[in-house]
Amino acid sequence: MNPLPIRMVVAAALIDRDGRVLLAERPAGKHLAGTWEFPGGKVETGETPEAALIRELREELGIETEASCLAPATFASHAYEHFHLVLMLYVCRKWQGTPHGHDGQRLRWERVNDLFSIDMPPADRPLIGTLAALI
Ligand SMILES: Nc1nc2c([nH]c(=O)n2[C@@H]2O[C@H](COP(=O)(O)OP(=O)(O)OP(=O)(O)O)[C@@H](O)[C@H]2O)c(=O)[nH]1
Repeated sequence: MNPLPIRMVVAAALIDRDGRVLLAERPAGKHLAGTWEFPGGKVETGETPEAALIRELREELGIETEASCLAPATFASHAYEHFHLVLMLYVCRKWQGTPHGHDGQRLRWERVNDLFSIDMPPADRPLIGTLAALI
């Protein structure tokens, strides 16, 4: 039996009109602080992944989207020291509003091929190749 608690997380690769992807910096004091992640967060009990992602994008970035704009892209299954992460990554090209880091986190738009050289969480690295092939 796997001894680690499972953490279900949803995240979005938001793609702008120039084909760039939005990354958010993980805040100081948090797990993997300073790395650049796809915006998202934990799925709460009883919540669908899509509802969780819509909620997280609203809370974190102040943007609105809907389930029909979230295309499942790929996922990661990664053992961190204290939990096992299942990270579901969606591609989203359509939303309302301009993303702002609502908790003060820095944001950056990057070309997908440049993600390989950015300090992202270890679980994310295997996702980049698949994402690059999709967009
Ligand atoms: N949103 C997001 N989280 C990721 C990515 N990659 C990755 O390993 N994670 C991990 O997935 C977890 C996301 O949970 P979270 O954002 O809700 O939780 P948190 O650590 O910020 O803190 P919290 O427990 O205070 O809410 C974190 O442990 C984070 O390190 C990613 O690309 N996006």
